[in-house]
Amino acid sequence: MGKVSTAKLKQMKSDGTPIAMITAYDYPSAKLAEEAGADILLVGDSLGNVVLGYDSTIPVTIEDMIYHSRVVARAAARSFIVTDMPFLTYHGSSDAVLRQVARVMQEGHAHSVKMEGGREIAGNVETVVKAGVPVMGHLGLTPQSVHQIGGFKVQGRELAQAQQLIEDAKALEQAGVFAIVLELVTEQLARFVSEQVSVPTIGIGSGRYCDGQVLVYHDVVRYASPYRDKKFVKTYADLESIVRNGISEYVREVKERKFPDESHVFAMNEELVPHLYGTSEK
Ligand SMILES: Nc1nc(=O)c2c([nH]1)NC[C@@H]1CN(c3ccc(C(=O)N[C@@H](CCC(=O)O)C(=O)O)cc3)CN21
Ligand SMILES: CC(C)C(=O)C(=O)O
Ligand SMILES: [Mg+2]
Repeated sequence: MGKVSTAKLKQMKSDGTPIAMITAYDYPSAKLAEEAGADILLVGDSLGNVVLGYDSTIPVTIEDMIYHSRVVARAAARSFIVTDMPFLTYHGSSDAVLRQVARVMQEGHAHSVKMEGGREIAGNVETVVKAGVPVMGHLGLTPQSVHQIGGFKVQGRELAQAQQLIEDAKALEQAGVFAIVLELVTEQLARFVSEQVSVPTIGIGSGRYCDGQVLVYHDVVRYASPYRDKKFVKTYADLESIVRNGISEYVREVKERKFPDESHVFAMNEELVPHLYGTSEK
């Protein structure tokens, strides 16, 4: 399989080939996701929730994103890496935004960046795209605005809100995004937007008719995930019970002196052992 590019993703939309995206935050998760055939690895700021233990994505810093992005990039040979721009790093002047994007690309080794929002950030999106950096948009539930939205709620149930989202999607398309994440949007609206824009839509909790899907790694494999039982998540493996059982067994065997056994140990020549005791007695 060849390397994934923005051109290939656009081709996948026109061919009707679904795009599979999953988050990755470290080397083993990125390696396994790529080997499993994921097209896009998202270094999401959801890492704040799932690997850093915060209760939102707001405390996540650009340093956090660079650190995790760089680790994921080391594992990726084929997949396309999208790294989230964290809270309030893409709303200032063009110069300020370009400086932050440059860090994520140069120090974080990302292939592209993702930004939450519509019309209000379209100017900055255009600046970044014109500078040669692919930008992925993100509409619907935008977790960095959780305190303005008032919770992790489904978006686009009422007509007015739906129409706003359609305009935002068009504004992002105009600004040059290569794809748009639709998070927690009603299925009918996500379908309409997917038909109305030329760039691929990647849904999370947004139904069956998006051009691709994204889920959080820890939700997919049930590994200490805070949103594991939400309606939009499907769990494909239960790593938590595997890890818990494995570690309990290890702890028990240590306490019972069953581990290590003779198969795990290294020996010196038995003839030398008395000398060992001899020297310690002197
Ligand atoms: N592990 C993880 N998975 C995610 O999908 C995820 C994160 N973290 N962190 C950032 C955001 C937060 N996300 C969320 C969080 C909660 C709901 C949620 O509780 N939704 C309600 C909607 C109820 C309604 O409005 O009708 C639900 O009950 O599903 C949805 C998306 C998605 N993102
Ligand atoms: C849930 C996806 C779209 C995301 O933005 C993240 O993982 O941070
Ligand atoms: Mg995010």
